[in-house]
Amino acid sequence: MEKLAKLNISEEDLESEFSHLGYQSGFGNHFSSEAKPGALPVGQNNPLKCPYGLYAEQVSGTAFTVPRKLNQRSWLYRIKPSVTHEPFHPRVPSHDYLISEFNQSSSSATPTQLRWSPFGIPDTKTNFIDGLFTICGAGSSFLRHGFAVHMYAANASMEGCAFANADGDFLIVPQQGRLWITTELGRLQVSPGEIVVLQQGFRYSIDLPDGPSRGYVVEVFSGHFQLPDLGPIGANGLASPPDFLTPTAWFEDKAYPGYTIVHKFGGSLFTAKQNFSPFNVVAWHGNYAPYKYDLKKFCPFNTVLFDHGDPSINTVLTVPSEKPGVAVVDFVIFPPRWLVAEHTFRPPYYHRNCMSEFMGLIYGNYEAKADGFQPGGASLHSCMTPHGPDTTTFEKTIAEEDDAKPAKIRDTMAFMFESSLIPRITPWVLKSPHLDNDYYKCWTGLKSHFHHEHLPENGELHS
Ligand SMILES: O=C(O)Cc1cc(O)ccc1O
Ligand SMILES: [Fe+2]
Repeated sequence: MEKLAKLNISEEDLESEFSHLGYQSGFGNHFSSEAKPGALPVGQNNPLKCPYGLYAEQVSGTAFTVPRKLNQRSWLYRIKPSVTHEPFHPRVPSHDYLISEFNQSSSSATPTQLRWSPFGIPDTKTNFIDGLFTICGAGSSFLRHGFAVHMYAANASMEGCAFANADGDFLIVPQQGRLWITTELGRLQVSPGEIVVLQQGFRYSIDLPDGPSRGYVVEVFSGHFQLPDLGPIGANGLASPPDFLTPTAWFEDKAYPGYTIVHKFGGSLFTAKQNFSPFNVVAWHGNYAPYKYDLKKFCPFNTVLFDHGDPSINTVLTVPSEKPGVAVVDFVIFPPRWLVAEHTFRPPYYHRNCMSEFMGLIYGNYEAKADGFQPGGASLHSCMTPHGPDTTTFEKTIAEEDDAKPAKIRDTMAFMFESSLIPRITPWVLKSPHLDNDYYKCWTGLKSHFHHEHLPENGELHS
């Protein structure tokens, strides 16, 4: 509120502004946006003098020379360039719960099935940056390969500071509380049920209008998110490009003594002071820009006759590796949908996967876990670690009729960050009181249903 008073903005005005923001629609488009007419130079990026006396600045999200179809960069026209700041210094206090290099000294590996109950939201004033903590990950931001899974639990807006991440892109999945995000390229409101991608390098400040807030973050060091290929599905389905929303230019021309840029670099935080708001971009154009997406807009495809399909059918976004079809990270959801398969055990099958699966739950219940997996909680099933439906889910499912009627999974949104890299886990989440030490017991009750006579079971009745 102190901050709002300083800005001369009432809470109602801000609520109304963030709820009625205009966006540009599309995925990977070449966008352009002007907060003042004619602020974009015509016919060139870098004129001797830019319109309105602005500075031109390019933000490159890919190497200059990557193939054109992968090239991502934007041109920003701003009141002062982002270099106008004092030197970077290691941040005091340092942040001890963030990791961007996963090795034997920072983290450990275990094949054990892991599950956490929802992490508590602190009582003391904690903003998005301070509320972030790493859960697991693989690789190294220095080597530009790998990923990290973080969560945040916070209750306060970032005041007088902006965050920038040199290590990778953040895909944020809010679970509780909206995010009001002011970025250099404009503003976004992101509510639970939506996701936002804030790419490497951009500066942004996050306000928490609802107070106590929690969510999940996957950070990718290796590249940027893409829409998955649709293969035999055809040209339409899953996440549709027009549903991705990118902000329009918004700026404030404001002296701001002591404004702090908090820069994450190699997993450590550095700060640099400047005397003006970094949100001074009057116009921009390019295809490197933050975006949000409402998961309810996802158009799921699914089994219409028999057997449970692999979860890859629900991939929203993917960061491919160099191996064809193998992702550094897939972002997969388990949205509401009809289950109609006949002669089929409809929940997820029991399995072991060469990919590693981190899961979270935004709201509702997850179809494979009748008990224990709560909104705001998390689970990790690493490479080849067996897992699947808990005992309650299994028993309930096989008690159903063979030709179970169509049933709808409603009011739920679970998701998975799935990686071909094997995550190492941070010491604080292994020691956390939220770690469910009894997780394995959800399966130990599975009993043998084996019988020695050959009865015509429904697996043989399929027609
Ligand atoms: O383990 C999980 O719950 C995720 C998952 C869901 C599914 O429907 C099939 C495979 C899978 O790994
Ligand atoms: Fe799984």
